[in-house]
Amino acid sequence: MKLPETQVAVLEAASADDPTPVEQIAEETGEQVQAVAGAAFELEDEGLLAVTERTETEYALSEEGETYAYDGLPEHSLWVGGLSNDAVDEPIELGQAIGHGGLEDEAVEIALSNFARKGMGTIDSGTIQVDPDFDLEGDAERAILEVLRGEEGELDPGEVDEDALASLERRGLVEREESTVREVTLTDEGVTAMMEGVEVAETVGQVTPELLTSGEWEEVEFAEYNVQADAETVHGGKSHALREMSERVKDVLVGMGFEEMQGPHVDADFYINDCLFMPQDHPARNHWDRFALEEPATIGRENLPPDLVDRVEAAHRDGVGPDGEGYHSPWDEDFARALALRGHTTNLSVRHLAGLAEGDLEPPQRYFSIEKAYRNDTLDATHLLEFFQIEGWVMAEDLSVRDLMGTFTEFYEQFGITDIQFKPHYNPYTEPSFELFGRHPETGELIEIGNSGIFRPEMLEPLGVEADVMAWGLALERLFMLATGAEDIRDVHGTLVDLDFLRNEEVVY
Ligand SMILES: N[C@@H](Cc1ccccc1)C(=O)O
Repeated sequence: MKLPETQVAVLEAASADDPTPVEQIAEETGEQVQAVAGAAFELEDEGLLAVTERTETEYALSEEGETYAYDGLPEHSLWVGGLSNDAVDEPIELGQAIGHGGLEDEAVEIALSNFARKGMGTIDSGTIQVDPDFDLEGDAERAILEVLRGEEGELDPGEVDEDALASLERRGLVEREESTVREVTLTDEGVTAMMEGVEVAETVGQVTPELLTSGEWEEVEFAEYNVQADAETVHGGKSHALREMSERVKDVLVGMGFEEMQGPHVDADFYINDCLFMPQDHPARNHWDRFALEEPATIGRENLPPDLVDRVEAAHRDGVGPDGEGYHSPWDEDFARALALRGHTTNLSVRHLAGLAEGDLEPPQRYFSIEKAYRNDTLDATHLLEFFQIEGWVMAEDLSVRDLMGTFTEFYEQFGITDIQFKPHYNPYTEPSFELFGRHPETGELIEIGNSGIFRPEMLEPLGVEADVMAWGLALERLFMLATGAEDIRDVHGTLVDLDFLRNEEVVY
């Protein structure tokens, strides 16, 4: 007969005459108790083994019981203390007996009640008369405590005084513990099998079609799984940490009452710059940091709304209002029609402000976008050629710098960022303007996290907006760095990403 290894070991360790506890077999065979029990039940199914269960009761001293087992029971101490020096049958002061007996605190109470219960003498109006014939040695409670105190502290169930044991349990000196003991005995069939010879079946790691069709699977032993063994890490797909950050930002902004705006990545300079009251000779406009388009390089004249073009041109030349200044410099519509990858997402704000204004814009309004902006920067730990800008604006009557700062404080707090600083700045399209800085949690350095301000009338009037508008562009990557402690943005996106970082980065906000 072929059987799994553990079953063979159990059969060999079992006997036909004496029931053997499973624990003992485990110890002899070096198997786990669980494995031996499992094998025993399988062998029982095969009829080779009988498994019996019985409850075993064990007694042990409690902490208090242990003290009395060594120092004597309090009532015994009282009895000894109550023995008068002179005449054995004379009562003595109770206080004296307690003192002699070395009894203190709650032991006094315990001694008195048990002294009375066991009839060790009489206590009467402050005096105690011990019964000199009381047999301390013969006290069954004491005998039990002493057995349990010993090295082989096992009570022999046949010999033990049941009442005394029950009393000790009630007194909390002895604790009872019950356990189930499983024992195995070889059946006649088992004995026969052993005599005929039992072999260990080979171990199989995987079920194969052959094993199944041949029926051999019934004979073989399947290898056990070691669920604790190291396994190769499998990296499942997950959304990019920056994407998760962006989703979180969206949730926060929507929670703050903002609606999302979308718009073109490639746009006319008109929307990227001119509508923002950026002078056409502004360095950033023909600077190398702008990604111009080769084909098509411009859009047709018909693609820009003529009224808007006229109003923007007038603002550039002469400013707005009766005291308007403007730039008094030439303004060329062809220049405004040049196409480029947007260097900021403020073109979206412009388009939305202009479009909404046409539809009779009523404050308050709140809009945001989290979209890519493109700049021909020099790559370093904090700059990429493209980045995600968190653009946003609020239109309302009478906005102040306080509103702007309050909005940022509320926004960054959601990401646990409380140390933000504002630095006065200059943008052609906002007045006042502020750059925002945050402290990097790892390096402690202040890093720029955004730019903001209140749009100038020179920008808003041509768009047809009458209320105040505060606006900003924040870098998602910089927020990410502050929130996660990432030190180099190139680890996070671009061509040099650190896959390990991204795999292991749990973005917790
Ligand atoms: N466009 C600005 C951000 C900004 C938007 C709106 C108002 C003020 C500032 C930038 O890219 O830095």
